[in-house]
Amino acid sequence: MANRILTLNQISVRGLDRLPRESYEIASEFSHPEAILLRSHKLQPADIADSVLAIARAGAGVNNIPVEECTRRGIPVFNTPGANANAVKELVAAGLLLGSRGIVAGSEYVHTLGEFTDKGELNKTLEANKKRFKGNELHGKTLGVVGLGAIGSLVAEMALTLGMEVVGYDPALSVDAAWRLPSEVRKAEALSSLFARCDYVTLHLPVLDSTRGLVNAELLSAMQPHACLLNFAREEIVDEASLIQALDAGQLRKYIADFPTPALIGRDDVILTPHIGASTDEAEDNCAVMAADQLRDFLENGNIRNSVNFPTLLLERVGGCRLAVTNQNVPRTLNSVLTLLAEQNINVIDMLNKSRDEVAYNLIDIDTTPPEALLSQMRGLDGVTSVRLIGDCGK
Ligand SMILES: NC(=O)c1ccc[n+]([C@@H]2O[C@H](COP(=O)([O-])OP(=O)(O)OC[C@H]3O[C@@H](n4cnc5c(N)ncnc54)[C@H](O)[C@@H]3O)[C@@H](O)[C@H]2O)c1
Ligand SMILES: O=C(O)CC[C@@H](O)C(=O)O
Repeated sequence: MANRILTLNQISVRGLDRLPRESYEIASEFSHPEAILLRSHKLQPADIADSVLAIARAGAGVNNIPVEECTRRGIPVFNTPGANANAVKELVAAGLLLGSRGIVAGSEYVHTLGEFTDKGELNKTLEANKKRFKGNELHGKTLGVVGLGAIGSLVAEMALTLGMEVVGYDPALSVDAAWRLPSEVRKAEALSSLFARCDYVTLHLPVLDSTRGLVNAELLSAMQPHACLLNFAREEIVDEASLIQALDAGQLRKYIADFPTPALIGRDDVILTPHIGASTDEAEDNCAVMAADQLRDFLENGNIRNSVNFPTLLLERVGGCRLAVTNQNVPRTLNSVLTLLAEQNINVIDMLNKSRDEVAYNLIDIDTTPPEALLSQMRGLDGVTSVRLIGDCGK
C-alpha cells in the first residue's frame, strides 16, 4: 500500500519528486496519513492522526510542532539543518545594510517625487535632500552573533569579509559548529557584554522555553544608543514590550526583523520583512529535498537522520524484514522484545539500538515475518511505545 504524505504548506516540487508516485500519495488533505510534511504551519496535537509515523519540517525551527507530544507518542520529528542557512545569511547581509544606510527611507522619499517632470529639477531636489539619508559603513563596526549554528556561523563569516569585527555567543555550541567557525570570531563570555560592546547584534538561536523573551529590558538597556538589533530567528526571542520601550527611549536605533507584529508595523525605527528568511527557490528546494529524503528513508528503512527528538540511527539493509521498535529508555525493555522473538524461533540477523534522553529506538532485522499476534504482544510490553514491521521476509 502507498504511504500517504499530508502536506500542510506548499512544498517545493523538487522535494516532492523524491517520493515516487508508485509508493507515495501526496495531498494537502488526508484523514489517515502515514507522515506529515510541513513548513511553518502551526500543528496542534489534535491534528496528528493516530496513523502518523513521522513528521518532517522542511526548515530549521520546529517551534510550530508539538515535539514533546510527538516524543510521547513515539513519532520522530525531522528538520533540515543548514538547508536554508545561506538564504538567511544573505537576508541578514541585506539587513545590516538596511540598518547602516538610508536605503528604505531614501527609496520611499524618491517615490514621493512623482510630480517632477524635469530631470534637472528632480536632480537638484535629490542632491539638496540626500544628506537626510546619510549612513555609516559596516567596515570596522562590531557585530555580535547570538547562536553560532548553521546560520550564525555563515553570518559571522560574511561579516568578517565585510571588514566587521565579530563577537559570538553560544553556550551550547556543538563541536562541528565550532570547527566551522572562523578563528577571527571572538568569544563573548556573557550575553550582556556582547550586547554592550556591539554596533549590531543579530540573533540566530532557536526559540525554546529557555530562550523565549531572552532579549529583555536588561539586555536592551546595555546596548549602545546607535546600535541595531536584527532578528531573523523568531519573534518570541525578543520581549516586545521591552523592545518598544527601548526604541521609544532611544536606547536602540533600529530593529530589523523577519517577524512583523501589529505593534511594530508603521514605526520609522523598525524594518520588517514577512518571514522571508528562507524564501528563495534554492532554500525551498534544499529543505524539501532533505525533508523528503529523510522521511522516505524512515518510512522504507526505519533509518533516522536529523531528528530533533529521536537518536540518529542508520542500519544498512541486509535482507529479511525489519522491526522498528521505540521504547522508553529504561532497562530490560529491549530484552523483553528479543525474548518474544526468541520464543517464536525468529532469528535476529542484525540489530542496532540507540537512545536519546527518554527515547530508545531499535532496528532489528529478522529472518521470518512475525505473526500479527506477536506484534500485538510486543506493542503491549511495558515501556514499548511503538512497533512497526518494515518489509516482508517472504516466509
Ligand atoms: N527567518 C527565517 O525564515 C528562518 C530560517 C531558518 C531558521 N530560522 C531560525 O533560526 C534559528 C537558527 O537556525 P540554524 O539553522 O542556525 O539552527 P542551528 O541549530 O544550526 O543553530 C542554532 C544555534 O543556537 C545555539 N543556541 C541555543 N540556545 C542558545 C542560547 N541561549 N544562546 C545562544 N545560542 C544558543 C545552539 O547551540 C546552536 O548552535 C532556527 O531555530 C529558526 O528559528 C529562521
Ligand atoms: O519555511 C519557511 O519559509 C520558514 C522556515 C524558517 O522559519 C525555518 O525555521 O527554517
